[in-house]
Amino acid sequence: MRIAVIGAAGRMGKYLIQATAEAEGVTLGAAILRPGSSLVGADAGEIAGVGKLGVAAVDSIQACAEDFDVLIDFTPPGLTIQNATACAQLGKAVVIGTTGLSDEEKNQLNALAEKTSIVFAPNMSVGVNLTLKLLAMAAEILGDDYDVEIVEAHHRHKVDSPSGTALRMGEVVAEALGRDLNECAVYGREGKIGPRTQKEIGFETIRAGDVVGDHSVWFATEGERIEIVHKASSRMTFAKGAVRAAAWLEGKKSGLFDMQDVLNLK
Ligand SMILES: NC(=O)C1=CN([C@@H]2O[C@H](COP(=O)(O)OP(=O)(O)OC[C@H]3O[C@@H](n4cnc5c(N)ncnc54)[C@H](OP(=O)(O)O)[C@@H]3O)[C@@H](O)[C@H]2O)C=CC1
Ligand SMILES: O=C(O)C1=N[C@H](C(=O)O)C[C@H](O)C1
Repeated sequence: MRIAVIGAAGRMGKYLIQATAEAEGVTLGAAILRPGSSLVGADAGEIAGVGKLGVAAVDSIQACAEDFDVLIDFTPPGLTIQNATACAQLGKAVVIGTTGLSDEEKNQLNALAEKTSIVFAPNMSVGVNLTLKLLAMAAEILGDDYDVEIVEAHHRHKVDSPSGTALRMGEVVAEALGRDLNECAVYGREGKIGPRTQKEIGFETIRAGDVVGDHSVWFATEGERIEIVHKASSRMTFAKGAVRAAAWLEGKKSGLFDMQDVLNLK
């Protein structure tokens, strides 16, 4: 599979270029930058800080349409939808790591997945995807007597809250407990909030410094507390997962998948 990375100079973009260059069975076909970027024409490997790779960065999907089979996209939500629409028209597969999509944008991806194959996941790391399984198991065993609280911490540049991973963790726990997250989620408590209700699932957000991504899920009752914790220490773990997802899409004509499909965890 020939991979194109869009948002190539971004925090994730650079790791995605490196991970693609280092992976077996895939090649870097293209690197795409914001139109007008001063880096257009520069070597993708040099943008990523890994030395020349022989791929000159371009400023649009159309400019490299002949050079790739699957696009990896970690960009803002509105742009992600535009990119996925272009890929569906061109018959290209897409791996999407972008978080913070609205329900309407998620519906748009669902519709696009009838025309092309898409992996869409808020966290591409193996560790987080295993953690999702552990959370479902914990919630099923512990049941309603344990209060569930989800705490996430990320770097100061992150623009969405709670993180996509925290929300997915909430969805997994809510489903295992027979709840609808839309009805039981409580975000960022403040003021005279009164006692906790039994079935709420709380979310707390920390934004500080250069934290790559920490998630902690509490199951707490009278007398004990379990914490299931995942800490990412390098963005390379997300990049490797995204490249694995891109390779996994080979031969898949259409459909919306997530990392649980890629890792065979369903
Ligand atoms: N699923 C997962 O495993 C993970 C998901 N994420 C998610 O990925 C997303 C990106 O995160 P991160 O890399 O930290 O963010 P960055 O802001 O570093 O990267 C976003 C990239 O998108 C580019 N971009 C923005 N607007 C445009 C535009 N109009 N045209 C072309 N390119 C554009 C930016 O270009 P420029 O550099 O010119 O501004 C930048 O390169 C977030 O939603 C984050 O939550 C992050 C890590 C892991
Ligand atoms: O923005 C980030 O950095 C990250 N975003 C993802 C999320 O919102 O869950 C995944 C990871 O934790 C890093």
